[in-house]
Amino acid sequence: MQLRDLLTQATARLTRAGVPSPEVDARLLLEHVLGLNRTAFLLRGGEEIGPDAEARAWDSIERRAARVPLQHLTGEVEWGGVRLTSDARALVPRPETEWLLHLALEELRRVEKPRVLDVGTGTGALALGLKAAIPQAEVTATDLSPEALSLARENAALSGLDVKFVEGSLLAGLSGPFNLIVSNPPYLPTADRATADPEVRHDPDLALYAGEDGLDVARPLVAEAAAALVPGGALLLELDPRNAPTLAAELRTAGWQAEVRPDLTGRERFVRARRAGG
Ligand SMILES: C[S@@+](CC[C@H](N)C(=O)[O-])C[C@H]1O[C@@H](n2cnc3c(N)ncnc32)[C@H](O)[C@@H]1O
Repeated sequence: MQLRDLLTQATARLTRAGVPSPEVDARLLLEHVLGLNRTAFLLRGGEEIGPDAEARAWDSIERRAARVPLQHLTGEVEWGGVRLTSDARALVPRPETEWLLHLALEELRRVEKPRVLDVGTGTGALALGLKAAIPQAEVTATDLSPEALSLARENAALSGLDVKFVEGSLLAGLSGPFNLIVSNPPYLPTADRATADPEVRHDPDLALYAGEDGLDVARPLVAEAAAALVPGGALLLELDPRNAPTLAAELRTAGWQAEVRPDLTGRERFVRARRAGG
């Protein structure tokens, strides 16, 4: 079969399965399985591919049709300027979280040798993105999940970035002080599990759900962060647009200066907080 016919059939299969971007996913999977970069793929569209390669391609397409995340099938994701391995051990890093990285970098612009903590690092995305952008930063990353941390350590080794990883809940055992604490904690109300997209079911529950209003992890994180920031240091959180304003209001009541910042689609997704007087 010619490569372009295979692409047409694969796209049709993913369309029938309800995959949100069937053509892009089909092309990326075929490129991955056949070991072709984009240019080679376009140049060789009219070439015949052998039965073995076709069988491997269909195996991958069928798994995507069963709604296994694309990133688990290609095994990687380009995120925040870093190439990360992605698999079932940790949440697939999301594009919206790249804006949290942007806010973190903006926050650290004027700090010469910042000390930064990423709480709930998952694949290591935020910690590694920060370290890649600010090589002189001292970056620490924690996670409660040993599986996630093993993946984060592999990603650090792959990218040659020096981040300190610590297994534990929130800031356990870490006193700082940090110039910035950044976190994309689990923040979905647990009831959301019933309506989650099929791909999201491949992310660990520990990475997603945080009690009735989704703030069961963020609230204790805020309480622990207060004592671990340098004067004027900032806490930056990604939350659900349904609960970010709630947490910002609670922070203000607790004596922080806190504001909600929008994501690129204008949704109230991020909270930036500083101890009042800092
Ligand atoms: C939404 S994921 C974010 C992963 C990564 N930072 C990212 O943005 O792609 C949340 C992470 O927090 C971790 N986590 C959940 N509860 C935690 C806790 N109490 N202490 C530390 N990490 C926790 C999960 O294991 C998961 O890796």
